[in-house]
Amino acid sequence: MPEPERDLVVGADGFLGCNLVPRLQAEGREVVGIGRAAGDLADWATVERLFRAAPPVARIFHVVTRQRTGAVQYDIQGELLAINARIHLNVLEAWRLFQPQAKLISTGSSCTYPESAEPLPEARFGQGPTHPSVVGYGLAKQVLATGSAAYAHQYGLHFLHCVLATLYGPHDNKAADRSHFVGALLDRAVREKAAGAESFEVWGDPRTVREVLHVDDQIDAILAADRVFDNAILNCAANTPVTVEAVAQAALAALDWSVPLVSPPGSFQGAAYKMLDSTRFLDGTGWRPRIGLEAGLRSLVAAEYAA
Ligand SMILES: C[C@H]1O[C@H](OP(=O)(O)OP(=O)(O)OC[C@H]2O[C@@H](n3cnc4c(=O)[nH]c(N)nc43)[C@H](O)[C@@H]2O)[C@@H](O)[C@@H](O)C1=O
Repeated sequence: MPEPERDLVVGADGFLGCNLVPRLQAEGREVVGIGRAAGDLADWATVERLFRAAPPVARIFHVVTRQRTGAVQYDIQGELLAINARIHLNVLEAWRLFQPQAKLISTGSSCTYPESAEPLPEARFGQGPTHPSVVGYGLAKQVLATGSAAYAHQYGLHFLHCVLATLYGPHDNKAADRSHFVGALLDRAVREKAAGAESFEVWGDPRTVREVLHVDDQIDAILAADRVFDNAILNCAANTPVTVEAVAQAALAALDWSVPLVSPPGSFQGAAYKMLDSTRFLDGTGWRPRIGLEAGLRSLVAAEYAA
């Protein structure tokens, strides 16, 4: 049977999905989208109904996640585990029952790895305790990643679990507790600049290290990984660490706003160092990011904050 030129995107109206759907369509793919209006994906009857109704697809992009950023994360780890694990298990079961020909491409997070002062290769996946701010969220992502491998092994399916950088770009949620930290920080800077602030607060330790990618680069990376890798849990970032201070400076530069950075004591602090070792992916695909941080933030400001 010829492979359908059609993909299913679960989470089509989320941050990643909003950017992924037009990208797939631009490549000539037909896209079937499941978004928030389709119902509660933590409910099996809903997921069963949606997958039963979908036509056969070549790939399922599962990009749904329930997440918070900032201090609230510490308080709701049970909730984040319960909701996310149910969603992921439902998608796995619906995949094998209704779309077994499809490759399940899901997205993961560096939060799934143990805390480490070194970049984390895939061999460290699930090998130790996660940071306290992401215990439940990270465990649910492990259910998805290791669960995909278990389903693929038992039922002869194909999957790829892509572990991503921290993303920024258009359509990110702007609420301070729901955006990724780059979008949250930029949004705060926009409002504080408009209010005439004379300094800008960077929460936590400014030397905190992350890897950040523009969502368009990250989508390119996922699609490049799909062309080369099968049945793998794969780090899909760029081996480019950046400090939170440097992100804040790039945000101020993108706003043409020159004020000193200050670090309020006691503000939210996540893991001190979070870096993936994406060497396997980079060597295997030759992929490299195209969008520099300041340029990416400038284009985001133009897209979402132009007067
Ligand atoms: C993709 C990934 O995204 C998230 O993980 P993360 O990116 O590592 O982000 P974080 O919440 O650990 O924040 C990074 C650092 O940034 C500092 N920081 C400065 N200024 C602001 C600020 O304005 N807002 C926030 N939220 N943080 C700030 C803050 O002190 C912290 O140390 C999770 O949702 C995680 O579960 C996940 O999957």
